[in-house]
Amino acid sequence: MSQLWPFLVLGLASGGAYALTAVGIVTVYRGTGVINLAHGAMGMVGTYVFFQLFKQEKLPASIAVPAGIVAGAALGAIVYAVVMRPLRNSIELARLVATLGVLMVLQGLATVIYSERVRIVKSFVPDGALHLWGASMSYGTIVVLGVTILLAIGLATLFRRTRLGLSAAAVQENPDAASVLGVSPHASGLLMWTIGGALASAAGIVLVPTTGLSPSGLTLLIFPALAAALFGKFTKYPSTIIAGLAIGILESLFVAYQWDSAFIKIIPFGVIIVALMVGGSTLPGRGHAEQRLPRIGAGLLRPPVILVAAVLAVVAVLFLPVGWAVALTTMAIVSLIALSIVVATGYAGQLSLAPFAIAGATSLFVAHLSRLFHIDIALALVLGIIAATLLGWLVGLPAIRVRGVDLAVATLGFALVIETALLINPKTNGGLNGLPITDPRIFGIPLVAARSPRGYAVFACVVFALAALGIACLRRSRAGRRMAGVRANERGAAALGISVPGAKLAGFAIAGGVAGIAGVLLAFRMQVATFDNFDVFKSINALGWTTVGGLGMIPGAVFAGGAAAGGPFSYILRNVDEIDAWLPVLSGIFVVIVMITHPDGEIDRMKKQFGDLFAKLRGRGAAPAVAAEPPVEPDRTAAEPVSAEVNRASGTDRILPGAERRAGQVLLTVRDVTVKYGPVKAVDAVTLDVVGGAVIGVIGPNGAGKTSLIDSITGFATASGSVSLGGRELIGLSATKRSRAGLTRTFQNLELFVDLTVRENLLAAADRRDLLGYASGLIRSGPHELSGVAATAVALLGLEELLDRQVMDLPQGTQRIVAIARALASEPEVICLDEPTAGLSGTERAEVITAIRALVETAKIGVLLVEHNLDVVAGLCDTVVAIDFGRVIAQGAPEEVLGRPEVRQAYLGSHELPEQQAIAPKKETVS
Ligand SMILES: Nc1ncnc2c1ncn2[C@@H]1O[C@H](COP(=O)(O)OP(=O)(O)OP(=O)(O)O)[C@@H](O)[C@H]1O
Repeated sequence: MSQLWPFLVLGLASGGAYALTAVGIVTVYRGTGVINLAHGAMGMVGTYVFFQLFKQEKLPASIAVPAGIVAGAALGAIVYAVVMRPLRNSIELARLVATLGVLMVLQGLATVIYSERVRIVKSFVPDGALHLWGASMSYGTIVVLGVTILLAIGLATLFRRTRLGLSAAAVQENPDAASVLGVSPHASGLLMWTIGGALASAAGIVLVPTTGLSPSGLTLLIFPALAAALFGKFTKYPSTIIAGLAIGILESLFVAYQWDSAFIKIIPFGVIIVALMVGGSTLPGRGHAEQRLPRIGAGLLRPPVILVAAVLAVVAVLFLPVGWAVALTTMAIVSLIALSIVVATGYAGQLSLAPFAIAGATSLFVAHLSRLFHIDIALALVLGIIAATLLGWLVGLPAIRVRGVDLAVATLGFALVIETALLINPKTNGGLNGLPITDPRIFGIPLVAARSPRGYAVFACVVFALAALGIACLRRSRAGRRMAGVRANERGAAALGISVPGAKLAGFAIAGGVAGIAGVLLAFRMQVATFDNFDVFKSINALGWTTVGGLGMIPGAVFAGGAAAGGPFSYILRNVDEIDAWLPVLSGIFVVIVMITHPDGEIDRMKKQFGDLFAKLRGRGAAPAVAAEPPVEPDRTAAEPVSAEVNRASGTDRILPGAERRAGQVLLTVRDVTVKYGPVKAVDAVTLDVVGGAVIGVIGPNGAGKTSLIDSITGFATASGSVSLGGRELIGLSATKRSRAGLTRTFQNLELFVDLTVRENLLAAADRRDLLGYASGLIRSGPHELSGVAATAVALLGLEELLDRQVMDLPQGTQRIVAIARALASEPEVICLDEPTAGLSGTERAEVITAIRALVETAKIGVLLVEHNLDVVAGLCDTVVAIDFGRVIAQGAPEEVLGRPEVRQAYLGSHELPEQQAIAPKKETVS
């Protein structure tokens, strides 16, 4: 132990730095909900100010240190005012990418002014150390630790005790709270970013004596700091500081034991990923706000656009100077990486910061295969794709229980591990010599980029085109719908029988495979493969540029490839004076502007502009932007009477098979079901039966436990007791499995796939759930026709005219009807409807009642209906169960139950129950 002690003390020094940086990251996140990738860069600016005054101007530390901190604070305020304030209500990812833009600008400017040279900065703290049991702790370390702990205490107090801090945290969780609290969200936002900037500078100033000062050095601090912040769930200072210190100490111990440096990265991130997964859940809870992502494309192929792109590529590769062929090769390869981001994040909604790491690992893998077995490029592609798909799947495993930025940081951990353990490890990467690629050939034909750049460019472009076609096909297939459904709403997807973890992992695996193709192309590009070009910042940059292009669209990936260093854009600008120095700054400014003005990306903006232009040329005036279109209440009253629609739908009993089997049978039995949320018993030993061809209504005041009952029956809440469908016990099964067994539901807050069309929502509900679909989707899209049941639901509910409208563009009432149609399209035996008519107009309500009645009578499905509106209950239900405080207080025919005094008492606190009107809930509790 005595030998370890000095290393522990040494670890406290770097751990203190991580902790201090993490405290700044947590403050900005807690106050404004943004993970600031530019935190280290902001600190770097304040540190250069300190450096300039302290070292160059020889001013005393008492002036230089506060000046550096004030500069950082001022920068934080400027970044908030110029960049973050306009983005306050924007997509979370747009705000993250905007901080990347800020990082590019700051780092670029610092490089222009100071160059990449690392400066040695003497500590302003007097030399000397405190001697503790044989180890010495420098005064510098003591200052770092002291400052970190004091700041954390101060900030925790700010958030817990002051009005501004409390309101900042509240507004971050719920922006609408601002108006209620009467606080300006901008004042708290400005304060948090100012504090963040000051903290970043303070961290930089105390750190540079050990790390040295350079434009990019401090930026790298963000990785261990993010791990620490993640451990503290981006809110808790004590656990963040402990994690930061622990990471520093662990690193130091690894040095003490001379363990492989790769494990330095593996252990902290590994522990944090495991902790996150244990604490996470496979489905988000009720009331979870789905993160918004940029617009998702439909994967449609436009032959004229493809033709023009192909002609341009052929001309550039074959007839322009050879530099174009090299630039296009780079573009094709980076576009493949960006395409993998389109799949994982754009389509499946999972933030991944590991695509370059996966490409690098694949590159290394096939380079070794080439060295050992002289394999052909075609075989390398096959084996590389298989390996990368598996690696992508592995990287995606945390996504099963971790979401959003937490997931992004977890994948970043994987990327760092891959980088350290494989890519920059001389034991695996061939050392300084790299790995020789012996005699690269494709189908026997030599293909060496150095000797035949045009040939390699054609090959790379063709490979990209094939991959892009495959991914477009995937988007239009049932697998694509599944992924897009999960991206839009995990709970909604699970209720339709979609495996949420399955769709996420498939997204990661396919994305991994696509990144792997890029890795193979990179390995075979040179006659010697090297692996020092796959660092995490490359992945962060690729995510940024793909978002700028259009995260959910394949042309967005092409855009990212075009903008890559060494791609066509930088090739065009190659002769502009000092462009290399200024390009990162200009790019950063561009990234910020795009995120502020059009977070859905440049491709989406161009599409709209061209759409307007073509419309004008055709003399029809500008086409209205879809997002700007106000929701229009469709004229559904003009539809034929529902009974006529039922007839036209050629008999629901024929289309939804099994009506005879179901008629009059108990389909679902619920026995002694109990749900507890901590000490609260939301459902207390409820017992009921759902019979085929009948509707059972569940009524009760707000907070009585109705939704919790549906949650427990359908697998969205953990319950004890028994729920069995057709004799099969469902307790213990996931919501997805219960849905596949024939039990589905609607939700009070709908949980629709709002950025998909009505048709896609219905198709997603009716699609086959085969695993093979993820592979076959790459070559065969469709089906695009609605199933018989879905068509029946559409006809019954009068949605024919709205099939190709995006759900988010429809009014709330119509969305509620779409939710019912979608649930029916999944062909359930039993359906639980949670307040299906809330917010509907009188006509719509009547229509929904008739449609449900028609379905129950003809298809003989069982319906469990939760409703506040007594007209609906009376009009639909054969039996009614009244519950209060989770317990059944009455059960029987509607008129009998509604007449019971205890039911009236539960609702109104009196025995008066107004006839023929909705029962106003008695309690204040909000579900
Ligand atoms: N996730 C949760 N954690 C803790 N308590 C919860 C949770 N969800 C619901 N509750 C509590 O359980 C009780 C039943 O809530 P539930 O939403 O099921 O009632 P409800 O009858 O559906 O109400 P409403 O008519 O308003 O929808 C309430 O006291 C509610 O506050």
